[in-house]
Amino acid sequence: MSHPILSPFVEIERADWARLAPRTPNPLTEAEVRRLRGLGDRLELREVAEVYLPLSRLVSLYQESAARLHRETTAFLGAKAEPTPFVIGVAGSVAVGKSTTARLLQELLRRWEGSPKVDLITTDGFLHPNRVLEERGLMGRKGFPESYDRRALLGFVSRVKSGEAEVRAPVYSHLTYDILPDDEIVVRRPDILIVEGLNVLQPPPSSAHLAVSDLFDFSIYVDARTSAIREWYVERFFALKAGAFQDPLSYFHRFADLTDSQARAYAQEVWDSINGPNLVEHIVPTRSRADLVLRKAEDHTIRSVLLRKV
Ligand SMILES: Nc1ncnc2c1ncn2[C@@H]1O[C@H](COP(=O)(O)OP(=O)(O)O)[C@@H](O)[C@H]1O
Ligand SMILES: CC(C)(COP(=O)(O)O)[C@@H](O)C(=O)NCCC(=O)O
Repeated sequence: MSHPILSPFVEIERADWARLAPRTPNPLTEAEVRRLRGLGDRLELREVAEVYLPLSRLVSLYQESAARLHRETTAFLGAKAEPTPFVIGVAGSVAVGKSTTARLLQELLRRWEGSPKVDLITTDGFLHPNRVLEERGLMGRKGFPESYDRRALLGFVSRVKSGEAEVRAPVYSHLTYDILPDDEIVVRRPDILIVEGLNVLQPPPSSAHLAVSDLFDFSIYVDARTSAIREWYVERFFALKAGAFQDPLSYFHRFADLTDSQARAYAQEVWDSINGPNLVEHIVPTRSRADLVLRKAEDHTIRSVLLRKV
């Protein structure tokens, strides 16, 4: 007799999750929510109150518990407790809305007791520069695990986690479609570090190696049906065509004047040859490694929350 594989998660429907909303007033204004909302996302104040406030409360519970365990363990060992940053991973497909989730979480966590310092980095800064991707024949594989300098990303997060005073990360530009050679982000001993990117939940290449996910204290996977994400990607391409691509400095400026049907065909082609295969082959298989999954409906709202059984 075959046994069904047990899910590692309990699924909490949206209405039940919303009931967990702490009785604190929504700390964000309409204007702040608009600023945090990514292109194509339809984030509303109600979504913040019903989904993200309980989420940020849950994350801060995990953080308090990790800090307590750290303090008690170091006291047990007779060592001096140096607080270490709590590291949160946010994973999911291109165009699923990871950056909105990560920015919102950053703002909400900053507003919890003690006003923790919350920094956010995106893993696109650790993509190899186009020059290297071209040399390796990887320009059509941007976002696949091999397109990143995974060792540098792991080194960065390890150094932040070990409490280094200043740790620097490279910066990627969607405008130039490349790493900015003269730019960097400096992270200075945050209480919480959010690491957002497609591949942050990848397992290590072998059991002898570490992956960045080994350093996460909590991880979130933003999920939706692949067909819905493909449509969101195409819609966003249209919004970018009317906006960012109009800038003559944009790498995509040449697409600014495509007709609607040419633009749709081009966006679908990029999805079907790069982002779709990456989602199916590399990103979806990491979903079960997350501590929490936010499952979105076709209209971008969160339909349910899956929480790892503790
Ligand atoms: N070609 C582009 N030009 C300008 N901005 C872009 C471009 N592609 C994506 N972006 C922006 O980059 C951010 C990250 O996008 P993405 O990696 O697809 O993650 P997600 O949609 O899950 O946040 C989004 O805010 C998106 O609007
Ligand atoms: C820059 C990205 C790889 C995302 O990187 P992330 O920050 O998630 O590591 C992605 O948004 C991207 O540009 N993919 C290339 C294919 C495309 O243009 O959609």
